Amino acid sequence: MSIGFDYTNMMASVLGPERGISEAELEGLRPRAEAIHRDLLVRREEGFLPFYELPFDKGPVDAVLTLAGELCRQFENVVVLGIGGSALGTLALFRALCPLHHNFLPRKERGGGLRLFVLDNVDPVGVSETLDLLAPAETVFLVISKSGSTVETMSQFSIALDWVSRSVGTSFRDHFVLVTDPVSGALRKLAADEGYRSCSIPEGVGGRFSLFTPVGLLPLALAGVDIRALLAGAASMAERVTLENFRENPAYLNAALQYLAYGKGLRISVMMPYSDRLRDLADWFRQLWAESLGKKVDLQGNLVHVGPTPVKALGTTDQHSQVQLYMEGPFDKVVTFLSPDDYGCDLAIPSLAGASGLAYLEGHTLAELIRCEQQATAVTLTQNGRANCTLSLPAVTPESVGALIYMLEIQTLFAGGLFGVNPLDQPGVEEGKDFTYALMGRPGYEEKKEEFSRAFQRQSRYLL
Ligand SMILES: O=P(O)(O)OC[C@H]1O[C@H](O)[C@H](O)[C@@H](O)[C@@H]1O
Repeated sequence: MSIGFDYTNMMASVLGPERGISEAELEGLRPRAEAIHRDLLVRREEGFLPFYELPFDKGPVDAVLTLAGELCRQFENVVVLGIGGSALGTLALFRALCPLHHNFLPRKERGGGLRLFVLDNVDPVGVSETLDLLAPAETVFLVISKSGSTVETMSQFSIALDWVSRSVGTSFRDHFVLVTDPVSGALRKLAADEGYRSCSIPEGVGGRFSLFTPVGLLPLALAGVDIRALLAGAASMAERVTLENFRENPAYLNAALQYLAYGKGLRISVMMPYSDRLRDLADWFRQLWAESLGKKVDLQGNLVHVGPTPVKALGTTDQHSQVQLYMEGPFDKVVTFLSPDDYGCDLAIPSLAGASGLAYLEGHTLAELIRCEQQATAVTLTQNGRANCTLSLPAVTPESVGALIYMLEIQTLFAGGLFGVNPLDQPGVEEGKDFTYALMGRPGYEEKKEEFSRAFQRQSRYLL
């Protein structure tokens, strides 16, 4: 599966030396790039980076498809209860690979797939409105949590359990599948003790790298997505993203460019799909880039406070919103366009009778228009000295998005090496959870609650 990568508009030959990247700067990274590559190889061989192997592991896929077949025979709706890495990949690929009106189509036209809903927040309005749409007897919930203890997911689970039990009685367990760590955590214990159906997230695969495990594969298979094709796409990328020469490896090269751009003050990394189907991929990538690279300390324990800030934009929509800032605001961004060569369908623009000055549109199509707008934005950004690059997919298919996701995962891992941080942890997120536990009365957090009260009293409040 070929993904195109055009990074000309990031180079010094186009942007000038201040914000553009020179050949010499790229070449200067070669020794570090080779060291990071060797380190990744060793860690992969030692089994510490199991997500590399996911596209090739047929066993879990067969198990997911068998379970999906069973559930499809029993239910009409599937609801994912999960957050962060347990939800964003599913949301992104559901949007990319199923039509917008999927949930409104008759079953046959969904390829036999279920209606899919993802609850990734604890806003009572969102949760109750979603449940109001569904009949408990026809609904299966996938409770997805690597840790098995995430407060949002566990709260949703309790509510869904109660909602289902009140309607179907003692058979309520059949309406839940727990997707969690193979050995540890509250969900795994519950699956063992109470006999819930369950799937395992392989050890060593963190949430934001888990799309190719049952975390993403099960809900997507239930919605009718061809998950074998998705994994085949990822596998087709594997050879290129493991090449030692970082100039020939698109994942390493993009990480290197982003890293060098960051060093020149371009600290905001905008992902801008020119495609409605790819729009939520930028949400998935935002978590991957932010949690993996945003760190207080480096691998040696030095205080560094490092990490590019990922931003989501959508073409053409954000040309009429954020692009003004990108063109004229601070020189602190790299824009990465995602662009399909083939949109899969097209609409001709007919003549608009009576409208003067619009005749030029007649005979063109929307695919032409969106493509022209992406190219026009790229060229204008470049003329304004703004770094940008384009990742292009032949079309939005399971194979192409599988390949893109795998590439971006390896890119993130390699970028962790360049920034000198651990891309697989998220200590800052854990820290922030403690006050929530304290406020919700979790035993052992009493001191944290007092600390919270003191800090809260210091905040000033304005009544408007
Ligand atoms: O899958 P879970 O263990 O429930 O975690 C869900 C999410 O929450 C955590 O706070 C982490 O920051 C994320 O990396 C993770 O994806």
